[in-house]
Amino acid sequence: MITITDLYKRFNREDALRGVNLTVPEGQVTAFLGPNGAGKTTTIKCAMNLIYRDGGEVTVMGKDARELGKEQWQRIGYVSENRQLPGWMTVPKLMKFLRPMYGSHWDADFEKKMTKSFELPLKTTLSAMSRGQRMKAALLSALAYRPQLVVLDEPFSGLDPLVRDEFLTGLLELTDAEGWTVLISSHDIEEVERFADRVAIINAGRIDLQEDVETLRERFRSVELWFDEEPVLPLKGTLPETWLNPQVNGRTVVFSDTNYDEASSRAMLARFFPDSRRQEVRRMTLREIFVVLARSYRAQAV
Ligand SMILES: Nc1ncnc2c1ncn2[C@@H]1O[C@H](COP(=O)(O)OP(=O)(O)OP(=O)(O)O)[C@@H](O)[C@H]1O
Repeated sequence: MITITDLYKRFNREDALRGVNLTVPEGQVTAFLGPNGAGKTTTIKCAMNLIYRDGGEVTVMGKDARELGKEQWQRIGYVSENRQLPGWMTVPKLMKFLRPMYGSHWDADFEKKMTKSFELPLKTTLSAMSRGQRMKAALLSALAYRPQLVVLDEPFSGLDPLVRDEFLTGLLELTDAEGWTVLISSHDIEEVERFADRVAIINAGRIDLQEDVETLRERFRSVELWFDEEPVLPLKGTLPETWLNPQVNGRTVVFSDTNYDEASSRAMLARFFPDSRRQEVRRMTLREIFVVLARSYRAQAV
């Protein structure tokens, strides 16, 4: 539903995006993750045609992002933390204002249901609402017309844990029922992990990986090895490149295997650490995988 090829974006002669290649497949939820300043918002803004791009191709719903028109916008729900809402309006006024723009796409029942479950005040103007309430109003205004493509840039900021949970559960039900395509950038990885089919990780303006969450979790393992005496790590560069952040902690060695395969990984452990008396290999959460990758990005940048 979104295809981005070799996307470049420069701000003040600094490259923010340096050849982004990203695919958001139809009917799937893609989590867009990356450290602060990696380029998530910039990529999304290029896809939503909110800023000019300096190079590359961006196709959204089969159209060049620069040519998105009313027909596409009626089917795209975009929410970002900084999206401006008319502060003088109340939620019912905002809904009344937006409804005609979406014609038959607008789902009044759905709008009512969401307004109720978000517990949005009906008489307060948007400018007098809390950040979380404004975020909920923004979500409401982007989802009430049941868009086919939902693009959420940090949608959870300002939402309390209960509302996040309700919002996610609602989104989950909807994506299951409607087959929506969702691109969601967030630092709340535990939340996103609950419903993401795919994950794309961006670092320093380039996509580092994009794959199914399950495939990613299948190939990452946290490895801990115990020794009778404090071990010495083999020289840098001699361990497999797929073992990230190897460290000695007292009498243990810990690292993350990014390409785990039961038989070959066990054989490599025996080869590099023949003295280890105990080995623990466990699956990692998406959050743990992200932290390990982010740490290695930081180490590479030094
Ligand atoms: N309007 C702008 N002017 C100058 N530089 C910008 C502008 N917008 C973004 N940048 C720079 O582009 C880079 C990517 O920023 P971007 O906001 O896309 O990152 P992000 O991954 O969304 O980060 P975060 O997780 O912190 O929101 C950063 O170095 C940022 O400073």
